[in-house]
Amino acid sequence: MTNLAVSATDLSLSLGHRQLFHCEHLAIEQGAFVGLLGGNGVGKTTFLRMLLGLQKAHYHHLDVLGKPCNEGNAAVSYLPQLKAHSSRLALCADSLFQCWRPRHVSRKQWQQRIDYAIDQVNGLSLAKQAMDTLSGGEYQRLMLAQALLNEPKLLLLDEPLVGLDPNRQYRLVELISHFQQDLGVTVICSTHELNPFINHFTSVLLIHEQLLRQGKATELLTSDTLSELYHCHLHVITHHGRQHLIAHPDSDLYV
Ligand SMILES: Nc1ncnc2c1ncn2[C@@H]1O[C@H](COP(=O)(O)OP(=O)(O)OP(=O)(O)O)[C@@H](O)[C@H]1O
Repeated sequence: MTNLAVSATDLSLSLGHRQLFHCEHLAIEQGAFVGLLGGNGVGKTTFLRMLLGLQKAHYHHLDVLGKPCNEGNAAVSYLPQLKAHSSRLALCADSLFQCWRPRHVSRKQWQQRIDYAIDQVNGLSLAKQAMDTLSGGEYQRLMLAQALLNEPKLLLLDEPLVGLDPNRQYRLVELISHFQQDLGVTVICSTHELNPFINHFTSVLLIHEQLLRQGKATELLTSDTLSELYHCHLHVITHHGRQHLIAHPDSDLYV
């Protein structure tokens, strides 16, 4: 039995004639909280879609939760990037989630899962409100509940903090951290909002100059590595025992 949530060798991801990145060797341990980082357009969303079996890639092998990736896997959940059109849903979450009941799960069991997932995101008061009337942050919490319905072992999150105020950003990260630490869910999270996550990631995937690189958070979340990744001066500082990222965008050293 493998203890890897994702493993790959000689992996290349392209769109049309454009190569997004190559990676010799990838091994994400089960239970990890992985930050997926890189500038705009480097291929983070495409990488997550590949793990869902929605995007073709070239590889020697690519397994997700011990199964070939192209077969798909019901134990993988996905929270897509919030885009303006995502919220045009007149249904409330409670009704919407009931539409997604798998055939092998009874109505009663499914309702229990819905109640549990909504409770986990503290969304009880929102679940009967039409989705298209929710604020961005409320909508995002319920979409996170949706991602929990199938009791995932691997949770793929694409910029989950977009549109959230600072307080809700930190609260959502605590919630995701709870799924990872207490429920043992492996989390891979693409984000440009580093501060709320920087003390939680256990490992990091960096996409830079068409290479996908993996390392421990302590090794890669450094001032030098992040400055090179985003082409601007960034400083990782420690304050009251916690790390913080500070930007100096007016510097002319990285252009
Ligand atoms: N269906 C498609 N056809 C052609 N090009 C695409 C397609 N989908 C995405 N791309 C391009 O592939 C590149 C990678 O896109 P992707 O959405 O994976 O980037 P990203 O790293 O998630 O970016 P961001 O941080 O801006 O969300 C982008 O340049 C994008 O324009």
